[in-house]
Amino acid sequence: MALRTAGQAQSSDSDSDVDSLFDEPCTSSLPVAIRLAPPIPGLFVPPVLLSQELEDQIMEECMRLYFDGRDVNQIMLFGRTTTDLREDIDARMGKGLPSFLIQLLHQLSTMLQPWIPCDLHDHLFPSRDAPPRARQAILNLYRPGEGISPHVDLLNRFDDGIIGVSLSGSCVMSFERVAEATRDMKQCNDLEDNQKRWDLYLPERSVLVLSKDARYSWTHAIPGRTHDLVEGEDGNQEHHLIKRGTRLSITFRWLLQGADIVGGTEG
Ligand SMILES: O=C(O)CCC(=O)C(=O)O
Ligand SMILES: [Fe+2]
Repeated sequence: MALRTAGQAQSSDSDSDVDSLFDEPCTSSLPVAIRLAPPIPGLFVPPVLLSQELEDQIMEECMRLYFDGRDVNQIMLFGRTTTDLREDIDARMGKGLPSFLIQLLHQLSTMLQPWIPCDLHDHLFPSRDAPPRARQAILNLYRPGEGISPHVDLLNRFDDGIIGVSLSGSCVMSFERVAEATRDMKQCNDLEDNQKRWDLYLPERSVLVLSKDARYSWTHAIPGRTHDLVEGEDGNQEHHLIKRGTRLSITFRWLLQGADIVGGTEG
């Protein structure tokens, strides 16, 4: 996969997942990631997590079906929503996707409901009378040190409204305003809104949604490294150095009309 990059090797002499900043000397080059969603319009990161039980089940199935013993780090799966009234509720999530992803979509629908606007929720989880759509699920497996270069998901292939799920491990996702959007924002005097880069910590079992500006006017990336520096919880000033484990991300996107032909390079 073109975008995946290996980070600089960084040795660790600690076994714990969360280490005090003061035990680890090499942190000066790391940005301090925030824990709450930054004020990027259309970015939603609800302060709730997927269930441990579902995570365990998905990890077990994904490793067994796709990754164990294979030199593979990416799998693309496709489903199609259907309006056929004889079909059960699962078909509205994306018929053709494996059942553990359908289950995940059901849990996402419930979990996201209170945290995203209604029209976005209706777009991500269409009602029975909505026209059928093709949905892609992309599974990316990152080992410690690996990341993904800054990019905007392909404009001519994917629609607005992207869901990203982090399983088994955490990471930091960096958002940078794309150049044209930065020019447009020159008028804006609000210092916080004018910020061009945000580093956001994505814990295991967290979910994010990219829409509008967050999908089109900001790049997202995962810097390839073995540790992330993260602000303390509850406004605590002490930063934590968090060691990355193996992370599986699952990204759901709608294919644009006519783009539901498999092939080519992903973006
Ligand atoms: O792994 C992630 O969370 C991000 C994946 C991504 O940005 C992509 O596949 O386009
Ligand atoms: Fe992406």
